[in-house]
Amino acid sequence: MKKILFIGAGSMAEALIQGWIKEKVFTAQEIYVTNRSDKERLQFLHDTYGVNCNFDHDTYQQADLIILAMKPKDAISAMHELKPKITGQSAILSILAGIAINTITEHLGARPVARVMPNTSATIGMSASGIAFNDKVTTEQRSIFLQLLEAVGSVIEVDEDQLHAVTALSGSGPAYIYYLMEAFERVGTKVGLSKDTVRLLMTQTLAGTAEMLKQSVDDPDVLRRKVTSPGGTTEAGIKALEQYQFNEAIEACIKEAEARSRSLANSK
Ligand SMILES: NC(=O)C1=CN([C@@H]2O[C@H](COP(=O)(O)OP(=O)(O)OC[C@H]3O[C@@H](n4cnc5c(N)ncnc54)[C@H](OP(=O)(O)O)[C@@H]3O)[C@@H](O)[C@H]2O)C=CC1
Ligand SMILES: O=C(O)[C@@H]1CCC=N1
Repeated sequence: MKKILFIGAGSMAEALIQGWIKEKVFTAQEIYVTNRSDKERLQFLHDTYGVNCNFDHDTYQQADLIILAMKPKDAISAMHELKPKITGQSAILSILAGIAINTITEHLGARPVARVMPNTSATIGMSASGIAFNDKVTTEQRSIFLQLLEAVGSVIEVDEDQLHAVTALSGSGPAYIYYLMEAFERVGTKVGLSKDTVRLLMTQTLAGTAEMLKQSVDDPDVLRRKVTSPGGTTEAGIKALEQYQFNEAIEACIKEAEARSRSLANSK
């Protein structure tokens, strides 16, 4: 039996726990979860998924895989607390935004580390994750790490530095889409539809559009032109987006998020 230890019990830990249990990657009995102080949260995770939230120090030493899942600002103190508890050669999977692999090995010693940027859609097996490894990761461990992320969606290996861009795009990406949906719902009701109707229409539109992009050989601009009849409704809508500087807004959004990822290592 494996021992998978989560340090941090927040939204992203829950998304992975849910995804891995659902996909039968690990059983609940193989998963151990701890946090800083929120006992109710641990009780909730135990009651909901059956994972272990009460365990002794041996678990730290026996863990096959330790997952760093606290906020970046808490990472240094969490690793400081963790270091004396782990003596074995446990591998590390870090989902911390912005924190370099070198920072992790500085604090936890030289050991295999996979730095991953998943997203919350791991909950339903639909994460888009980026991953980078240090040179302590063996070929066998590398394929195990990839399998873990494939079990909860798709995964692509990138240079470690590119993880900042991955974070800005697909790590934060679900929030941008939820924000867009909030706007569709708000405006949809202003033009006469119920919120439920807007939700139904636009979730299917998002899913259909994503599937078209996956299946088609055409670039998005070609597909967009097929929707845009001259003098029609789409043209009118896109003109308004351009007028309100849609492209500039998206560029600022991704660049700001990428820059924030780079500065998170120093965040308080
Ligand atoms: N949310 C997302 O969409 C994504 C998040 N990430 C990354 O995942 C990480 C976690 O994010 P998220 O789940 O949203 O964060 P949350 O704030 O939801 O959870 C953070 C968890 O860390 C725990 N924690 C804090 N300090 C310590 C400590 N010293 N020892 C043990 N546990 C500690 C907290 O415990 P307590 O509540 O008791 O303080 C809490 O359980 C972040 O680094 C983030 O960058 C990556 C991809 C997507
Ligand atoms: O907002 C954050 O910092 C984290 C990283 C990607 C998604 N959530």
